[in-house]
Amino acid sequence: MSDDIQKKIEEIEAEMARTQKNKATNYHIGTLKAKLAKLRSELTNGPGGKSAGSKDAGRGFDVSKSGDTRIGLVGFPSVGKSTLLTTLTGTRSEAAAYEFTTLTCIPGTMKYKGARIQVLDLPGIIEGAADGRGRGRQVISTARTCNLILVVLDSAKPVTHKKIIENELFSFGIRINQNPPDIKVMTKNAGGIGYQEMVKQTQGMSADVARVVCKEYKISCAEIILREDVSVDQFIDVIEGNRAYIPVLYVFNKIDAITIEELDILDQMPNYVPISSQHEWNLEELMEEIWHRCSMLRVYTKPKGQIPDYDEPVILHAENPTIEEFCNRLHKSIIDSFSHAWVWGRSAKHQPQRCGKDHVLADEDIVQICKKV
Ligand SMILES: Nc1nc2c(ncn2[C@@H]2O[C@H](COP(=O)(O)OP(=O)(O)OP(=O)(O)O)[C@@H](O)[C@H]2O)c(=O)[nH]1
Ligand SMILES: [K+]
Ligand SMILES: [Mg+2]
Repeated sequence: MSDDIQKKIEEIEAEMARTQKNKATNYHIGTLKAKLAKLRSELTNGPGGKSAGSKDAGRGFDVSKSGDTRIGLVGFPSVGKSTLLTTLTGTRSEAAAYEFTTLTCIPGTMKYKGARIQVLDLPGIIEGAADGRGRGRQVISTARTCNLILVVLDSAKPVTHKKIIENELFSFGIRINQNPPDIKVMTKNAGGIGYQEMVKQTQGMSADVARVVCKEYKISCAEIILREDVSVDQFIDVIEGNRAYIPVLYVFNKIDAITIEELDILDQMPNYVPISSQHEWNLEELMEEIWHRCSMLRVYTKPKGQIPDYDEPVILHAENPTIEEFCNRLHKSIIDSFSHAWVWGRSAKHQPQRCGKDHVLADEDIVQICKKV
């Protein structure tokens, strides 16, 4: 079954390669891309998006979330993921020179800047993981639940390994280091396909392409609004609707095993950190980069008449760092008796500023909550 799909995918890819890209063929390419996306999701999820084949297809390891954020270690076998877990968190995960030492998901917790970061060690994956090889599906399904993925690579191995891992994540609907595209698609009961561009489209999108993609997905009535310049692939991602947009950091491990010249070449890469887990080289930079990409804020509480508690910050996520969220983190009932807050720090216009519950906080702000009397 999956061989059939794989063959169809290859046929379409070959046809796309043959088709010259210009205004006249955009429409045709749109159809091909939609067909391709549908086949890919069939390959990973089974027909109709349901899990097919093995029992755990599409399901991750059963490890409950804990701490302020979750990061996952993904990579080929024996690149040093378990060694890294042990170094970062102190939780021992078996490490050895043979491949597939780790067979399940091992969670650990790393404390940094007052935040508790859950780190997941995962089994190694190989090419073809997303369509069912080894424990690949379980690994990548678990990676989908992470706020940050560390793609761990062996510095002494070919850089092509990076691309292979990226492809596996991509096939499973993970979009790395991308924001969700600003596209609205509202399906309706009648009226055909409405299409609006708020921004000029320069990457192949047009009303015709939107219609042909919708047709492929059997959407006959919808209102489509493009609020930024997007690619046809990004549009298809929104139509498919199950994409996970996750930041990735490339961790090149075992730099003790390469030369300075080789290290210089790796150094050109964006989003990359060179380390040696074994020798504990450059771990401080790695933690700083992790912190930076997890987009977390530290907010200190200040009880009235006392100095702030700098040891136990409240950790907020950058998507919603409001005073209300801060209160909820302390205790669910606080917001009911909330009157106002005094805020010191970068978000305050003057020190302190009197703020309501919707005020947006900044990293290292200090907050004093005042209750209704
Ligand atoms: N030279 C060197 N060897 C390392 C480093 N980190 C790990 N290793 C070695 O690489 C081998 C594999 O390490 P593991 O931590 O088991 O690798 P893994 O990625 O967890 O492997 P699987 O669980 O099999 O996927 C072991 O022999 C480690 O001692 C490093 O920084 N430098
Ligand atoms: K190993
Ligand atoms: Mg391991």
